[in-house]
Amino acid sequence: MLRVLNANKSFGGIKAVNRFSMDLKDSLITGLVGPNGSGKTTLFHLITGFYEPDSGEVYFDDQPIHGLPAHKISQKGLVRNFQHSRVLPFLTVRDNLLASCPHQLGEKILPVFFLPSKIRAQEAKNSQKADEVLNMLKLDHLADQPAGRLSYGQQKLLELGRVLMADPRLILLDEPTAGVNPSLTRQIVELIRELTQKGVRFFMVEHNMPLVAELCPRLLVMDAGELIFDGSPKEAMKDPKVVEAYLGKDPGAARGR
Ligand SMILES: Nc1ncnc2c1ncn2[C@@H]1O[C@H](COP(=O)(O)OP(=O)(O)OP(=O)(O)O)[C@@H](O)[C@H]1O
Repeated sequence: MLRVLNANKSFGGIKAVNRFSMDLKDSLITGLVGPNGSGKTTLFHLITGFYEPDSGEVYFDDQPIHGLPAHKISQKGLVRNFQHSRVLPFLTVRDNLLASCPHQLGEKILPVFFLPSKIRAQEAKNSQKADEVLNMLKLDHLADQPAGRLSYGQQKLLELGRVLMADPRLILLDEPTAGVNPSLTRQIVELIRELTQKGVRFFMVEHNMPLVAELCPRLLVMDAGELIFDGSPKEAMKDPKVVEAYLGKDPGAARGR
């Protein structure tokens, strides 16, 4: 589904992503972990068109997407959230969802005059979709509240809802449960599982290892911009390269500190 071939991205002398290749194939939920600064967010930026790779290729459903702008990539069904929530605090929860709908005819001048019935039909469809997403998020009762009044965890949930409005097939999630309380974390986990049943695939950065072990049958580990491990979370815990990336060359000494 998503393939990255020998991708590179440097900032000055820092190789943030270094000769990185991976193939998600049809994995339902793939985790991505690595120490701070190992290049996870930069890789997400490269895949979703927020950065152009210095070199290398990215394919989604066998179509090249490297070099495409972010909105073109999301139109193909590859959509992401952000590490820090980007909900629009003064808009209501429902309007946050509606504002995320792609290709809104009503935003253009000519269709407003010449295609009013088409615009009405599209608005009705978007509104129905927003209702479905509100229901999935269990945020129906807060639909008319300004998003800024939601708790941090609810805002992260709404952020995921905004992603869902684009009818994604693959979602890149950057720390979806960071800073979220345990019961909302459970809700996000259940939502991710429910969405996989509907055919949505996930590639997610998550620092909470027990959660990664629970959710992700497959785990990729990055260190210094490179892919150093691809396998199950259980195997990762025992892999010498992974242990070294997290604890340094002398894990015994590091544990003792
Ligand atoms: N826009 C930028 N300009 C300069 N350096 C950058 C930029 N973005 C990232 N870097 C550097 O690239 C490296 C990889 O950063 P990145 O944010 O991708 O890592 P990360 O694994 O997502 O880290 P974290 O887990 O802390 O979010 C780091 O050394 C970082 O300082």
